[in-house]
Amino acid sequence: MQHTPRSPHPTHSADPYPWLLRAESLTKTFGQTLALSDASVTVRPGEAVAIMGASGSGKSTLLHALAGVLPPDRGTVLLRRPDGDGFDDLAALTDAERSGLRLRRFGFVFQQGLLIPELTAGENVALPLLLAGISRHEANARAATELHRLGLAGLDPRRIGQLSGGQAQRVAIARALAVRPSVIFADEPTGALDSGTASEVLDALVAASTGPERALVVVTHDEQVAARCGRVVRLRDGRVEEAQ
Ligand SMILES: Nc1ncnc2c1ncn2[C@@H]1O[C@H](COP(=O)(O)OP(=O)(O)OP(=O)(O)O)[C@@H](O)[C@H]1O
Repeated sequence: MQHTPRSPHPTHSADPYPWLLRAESLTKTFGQTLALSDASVTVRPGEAVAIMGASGSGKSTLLHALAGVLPPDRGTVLLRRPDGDGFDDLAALTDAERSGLRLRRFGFVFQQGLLIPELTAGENVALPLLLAGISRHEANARAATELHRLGLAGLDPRRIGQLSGGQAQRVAIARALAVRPSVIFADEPTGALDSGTASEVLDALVAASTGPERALVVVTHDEQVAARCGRVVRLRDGRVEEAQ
């Protein structure tokens, strides 16, 4: 899965700053709807980036394109390799390679945690690790570590229905982090929580998702969420209106 990028890439060598994820000139249409229009975003290691904009402005489409879930009609998405040696062009990968890359390099947190209610908190966090081929013993140990990091020490054996909304969303964050991803993508991650709980969960998400080799990209309508992020990308009718 080590691909030689289409070379020479025009902006890769020109940018003096390190970056982790870069989308260039993304365009996506659904029938007559132009969901993304020439949208470019750069995500650097250690930063939290909020994507904001009115309903229908293209936020989810941008998130899905950045995450390699939705292929754009035009434009490229580049992800720097973990060793810092070059990058992967998501469009140049096969579907299987892209799925593998998503499993290893990306974590996802949604408004509703999409946890499996029949499983315990620990089993939910361990699941993506098992899917990635990690042994059950190691997966359980890493799940316990992540739950501890998210302030849920000892709650591994609880089923999801035995947790509060905020605790369940922390389990979803722990699950996203368990694979030690490079980028966490979050779509309205605190939208279903009351404001006090939302604030605590958001602090935990930002703290755990940003680091020297990691970044957070969060779609939100909530200015308070955006205020906790280092940078805001505002979309209007599929265009990046303002990138601070
Ligand atoms: N699968 C699809 N089929 C058809 N149109 C779509 C599809 N997905 C998105 N769109 C359209 O593309 C535009 C952008 O949608 P998108 O979901 O990215 O916006 P959004 O900013 O995330 O909106 P919201 O805040 O309401 O979730 C909208 O006009 C939407 O109706």
